[in-house]
Amino acid sequence: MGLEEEIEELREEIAETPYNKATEAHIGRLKAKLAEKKEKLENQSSAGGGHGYAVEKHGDATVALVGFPSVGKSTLINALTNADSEVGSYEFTTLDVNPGMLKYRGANIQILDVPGLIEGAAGGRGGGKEVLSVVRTADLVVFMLSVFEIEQYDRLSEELYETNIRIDTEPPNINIRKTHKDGIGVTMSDDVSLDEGTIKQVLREYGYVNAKVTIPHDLTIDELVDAVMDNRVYLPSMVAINKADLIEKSYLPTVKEELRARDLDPEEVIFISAEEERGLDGLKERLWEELGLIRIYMDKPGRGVDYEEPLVLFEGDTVGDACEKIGGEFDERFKFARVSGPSAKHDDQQVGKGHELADEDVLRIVARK
Ligand SMILES: Nc1nc2c(ncn2[C@@H]2O[C@H](COP(=O)(O)OP(=O)(O)OP(=O)(O)O)[C@@H](O)[C@H]2O)c(=O)[nH]1
Repeated sequence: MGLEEEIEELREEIAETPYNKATEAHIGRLKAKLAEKKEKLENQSSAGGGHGYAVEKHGDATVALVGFPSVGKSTLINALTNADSEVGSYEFTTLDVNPGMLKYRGANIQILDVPGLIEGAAGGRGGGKEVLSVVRTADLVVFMLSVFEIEQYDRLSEELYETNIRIDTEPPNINIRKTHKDGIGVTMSDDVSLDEGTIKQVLREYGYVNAKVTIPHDLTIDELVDAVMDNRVYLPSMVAINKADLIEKSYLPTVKEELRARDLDPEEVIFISAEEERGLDGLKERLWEELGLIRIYMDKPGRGVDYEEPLVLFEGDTVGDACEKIGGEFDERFKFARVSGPSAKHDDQQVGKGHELADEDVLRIVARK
């Protein structure tokens, strides 16, 4: 029996087994097996002549645009990136990725049109790795839907899930430490609903014989398998609904209904018309927010504060991260920094590398001579 048939059989068995306490450990073992076989298949199919999308990270942040063919991805990328932005030179190993650089508030935001989703990429036919390698570089996933086909969201999120991408969720916080004896020991908080037997079963399936496992919060079997596999990518997402120019106002409630049915908040999604270039300011603003970008104006010795080309970082980044991004000598010769603006207690506050920066801070780095 080939791997694909084995995967199919496991899927069927999981679907046919009713879930209850008596079957939980068995299902856990099946799911662990399935995840393992899927990974094997992916490795197999990308080993022979796989033309991985070696997407290089350019710019300050990267957005993966996922959507069905013809929802308007290319139109949007062109609309976002033509007028006031430069398109950099890219070294993609394939022409299938359609990259664009959006310039917004001094930041360079790379937008990648993710190919291959929806062509069964995740179904183990060899494209999964490539999709994953594109999305892995991203800081945010934007689902692009057509206003008449909100149900496309289901397929898209399913495909991302199948390619080991987890959307809008935190990685399970479990700790596994291999030991030399005493089998598998599980320490878990009271709210964990999985049986200890299930947890052990999943771990054994992955070859653990002796280990200490700590589980500090409740989780599902799938989340447990994710944690053990340790190759999942966790990303935030947002939804853009295109072709809004095509609907009458009276159709809007239907769209909202469709969104709510998928647990999507109609107030949170962005309606746009890529073709007519409408709603794009709102979209850019939301990209900025969802990415959590901040602008740092560098005060350069002898040249004053540069408000034109800010250093763009992520929320939570520190002076140390700023040094690292600027690179080179600053990092090594760092003495202290002076910060003015939202994160500072007072103007020119003296801070170290651990100081957390905020949007529109002015930063001067004092380096050793
Ligand atoms: N009415 C309307 N048509 C649009 C809009 N955006 C895109 N289109 C049209 O939809 C068609 C598909 O647009 P593309 O940008 O090529 O779509 P795509 O998602 O890049 O498609 P693939 O390259 O097949 O993945 C084109 O005919 C566009 O002119 C929009 O906002 N409103």
